[in-house]
Amino acid sequence: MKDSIVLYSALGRGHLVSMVELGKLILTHHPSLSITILFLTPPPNQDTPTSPTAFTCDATAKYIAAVTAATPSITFHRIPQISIPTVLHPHALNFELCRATGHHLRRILSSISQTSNLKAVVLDFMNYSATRVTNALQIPTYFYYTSGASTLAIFLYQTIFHENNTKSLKDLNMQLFIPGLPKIHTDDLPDMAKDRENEGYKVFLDIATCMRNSYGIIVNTFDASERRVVEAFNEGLMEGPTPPVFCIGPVVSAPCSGDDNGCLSWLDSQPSHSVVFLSFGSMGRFSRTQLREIAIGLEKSEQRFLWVVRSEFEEGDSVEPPSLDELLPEGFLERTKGKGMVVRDWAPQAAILSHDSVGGFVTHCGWNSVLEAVCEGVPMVAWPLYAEQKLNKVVLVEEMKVGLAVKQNKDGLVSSTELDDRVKELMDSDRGKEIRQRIFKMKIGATEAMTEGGSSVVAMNRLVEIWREH
Ligand SMILES: O=c1ccn([C@@H]2O[C@H](COP(=O)(O)OP(=O)(O)O[C@H]3O[C@H](CO)[C@@H](O)[C@H](O)[C@H]3O)[C@@H](O)[C@H]2O)c(=O)[nH]1
Repeated sequence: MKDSIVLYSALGRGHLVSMVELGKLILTHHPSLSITILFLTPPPNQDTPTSPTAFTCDATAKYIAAVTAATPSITFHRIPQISIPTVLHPHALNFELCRATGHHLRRILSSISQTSNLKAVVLDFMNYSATRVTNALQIPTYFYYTSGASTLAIFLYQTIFHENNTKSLKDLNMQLFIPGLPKIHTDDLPDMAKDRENEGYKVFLDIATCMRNSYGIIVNTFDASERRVVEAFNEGLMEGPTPPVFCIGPVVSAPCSGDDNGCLSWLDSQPSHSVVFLSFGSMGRFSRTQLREIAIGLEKSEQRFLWVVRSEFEEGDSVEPPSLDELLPEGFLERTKGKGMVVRDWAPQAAILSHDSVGGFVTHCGWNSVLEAVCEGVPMVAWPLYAEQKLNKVVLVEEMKVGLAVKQNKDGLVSSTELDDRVKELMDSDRGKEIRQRIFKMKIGATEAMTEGGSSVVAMNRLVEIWREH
């Protein structure tokens, strides 16, 4: 019988893509393993305007068909759809779905165990409750953490902060000290982690505990990008039970071809390294006030730009989203025609970052965006929005030193002057040049990590060796 590994993805395209990329990477180095990817199906009654269930299922089915055609050694297995009586926030929905389908998971894993040597299950951290099943079946369980090693350390330290304090961290207004990291201010923690009253706090703590008690954590990063914290993990300097950490990245999906709104041909007409690209992940949206500040700042900076605009839904909006003319200052599109390009909602980011004309990236600090920029040697302006992004900003700016931070006011607004200053500093100053040189070196480090003998390949081989011995 073949040795097999099960990867269990959370709900949502981004999570599924991450697991697929991990599966492909494992198979590249160890083609004799058999990989099964399990994924959750959204319940029928949870439609939202941005992700109707039918659309999500359809798009997922197409994606799976494409992966299966290209990589037949990856098998997909859908956890059957169930109904959830109330409409839940996407994260809560994932937790509930995973919990409520434990019996299906048990049946599927038992069946896989009958036809192969099931060596390990790798969980997306959102699927932490699956440990109840995997532990009961005594299957070695690992986690795949799709952000960096620094935020992983902070995540795990959640259990220590909880034990050492009786108050919420948000009320303590203090610096936190974690081996291998710059000082982290409590303000920079995600709300779920710093507020004991937050609904997600307990879940966050449970996830940290499950990860600590797992057989190992696979991290999408590479040693040279977060050297100090990776060493702290490897040298056992972290407080509390800490499983081995395997840094196997950077795992980024290849730029895909297809409709690009004309971005790439526009970039072809721009000088080398001259364009600032602004994009804020799969969910980043801005108010009209913020969009106007960005527009004014870009115009003042006199830099070339390519900007992915996504607006917040505001009271009084009709179902049709407002036009760019409604969202941006009067005459902006006309005045910046030669120098700038604005696209709505989505652009092929990976292809854009790899284009020679792009010289800077204003990012929300989502970890995939950070890694894509590192792999292409594009320096960043860090503008975090939510989740663990404020922490990524600290890591990017103070530890990796490959980005500049924008200052946000108390409401999170970034003024036009601030954006103008940071963009100019990045594109046209000695500090910007230093950052560019540093990220260029890091790009080389990323390539080395992923080639034979490189740190990430060594980590992957070590992991597979452990799996085979289980
Ligand atoms: O117009 C766009 C916008 C995004 N992307 C792609 O979408 C992905 C976005 O990923 P990421 O930068 O990680 O942002 P999020 O989608 O916001 O990611 C979530 O997951 C990340 C990894 O765990 C976390 O670091 C983030 O905080 C969390 O919001 C990247 O591959 C981008 O190339 C595009 O191709 N075009």
